Amino acid sequence: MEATVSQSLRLTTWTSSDYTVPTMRNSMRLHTIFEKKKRDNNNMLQCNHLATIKPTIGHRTTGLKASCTSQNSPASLLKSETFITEEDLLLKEKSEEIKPCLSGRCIYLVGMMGSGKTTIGQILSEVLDYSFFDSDKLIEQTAGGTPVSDIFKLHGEGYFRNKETEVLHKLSLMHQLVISTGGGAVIRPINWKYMHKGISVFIDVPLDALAQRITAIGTASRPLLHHGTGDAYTQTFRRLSKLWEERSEAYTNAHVRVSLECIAEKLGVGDVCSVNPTQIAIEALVQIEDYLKE
Ligand SMILES: Nc1ncnc2c1ncn2[C@@H]1O[C@H](COP(=O)(O)OP(=O)(O)OP(=O)(O)O)[C@@H](O)[C@H]1O
Ligand SMILES: O=C(O)C1=C[C@@H](O)[C@@H](O)[C@H](O)C1
Repeated sequence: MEATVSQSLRLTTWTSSDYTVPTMRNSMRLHTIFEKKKRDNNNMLQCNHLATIKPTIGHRTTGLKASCTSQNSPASLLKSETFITEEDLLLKEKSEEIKPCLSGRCIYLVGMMGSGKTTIGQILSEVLDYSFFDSDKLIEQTAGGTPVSDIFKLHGEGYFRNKETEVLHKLSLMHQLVISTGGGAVIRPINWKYMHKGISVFIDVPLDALAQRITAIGTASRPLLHHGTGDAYTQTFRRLSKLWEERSEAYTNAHVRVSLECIAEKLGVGDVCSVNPTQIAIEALVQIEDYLKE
């Protein structure tokens, strides 16, 4: 059966509305697309010319719409339709450039609660072909599936911090991992000894953006933010501010800082909420590359 590939270019600019449009929800991730291409020999999706596109942060985003159909199949059997944006390509390109320089070293993402460590970590692990771990989830596993908030309630924060250190120790003996650490992992110097076996990346998000995100999700799984009555945003903002006062210096131990304010400035968007996870992952790779060159 002969296969037909139709491709069309879609142009967008980076605006605040773009966060909801192109890469995260409506597209398969690039890795998945390439894996699918490898598997499906009939659908010879030729993207060679894409190698010539050199996207840069701050420029217009070009997306490639790729539809793979079979000539003998009705339109309803359209096999796939997806958008590969310039950001996806840049992300892939950067990850391929950096991977050999990492020599298998792990990447530790640190940052306040809700800063996007899990979201960015999953993207980075995918493009680097690393495994992804969330240290909070590992602690829950070692506690027989008890949620972090219950571990705090049952055993107290000190017990949780000991488990966190144990988990980070174990992870530090491994390679090719992206690790999303707990927001408070930075407060113990011993944890830095373990995290510095790899490359540590601080995702720096302004507190008001964090408070907005966390208020939207709720604080049920975040014991240090549990609060009673009153306006949830204000309460969350206050608690985050207090934690930030205690921890801001500890975050500067990270090898690399990825600031959403700086990315927003580079992109020429006024608001950090317009910066999407792919753009943050690209910036993380750029900063890691700079660090490795030092
Ligand atoms: N760039 C972004 N813009 C808007 N929302 C985002 C962005 N990145 C992540 N989010 C959202 O913010 C919330 C928190 O993200 P995520 O779970 O990745 O953070 P985290 O740092 O791992 O949090 P925690 O340490 O509390 O587990 C999620 O709802 C996620 O979808
Ligand atoms: O910021 C913190 O101290 C925490 C963040 C979460 O990831 C969990 O590790 C736990 O809720 C504590």
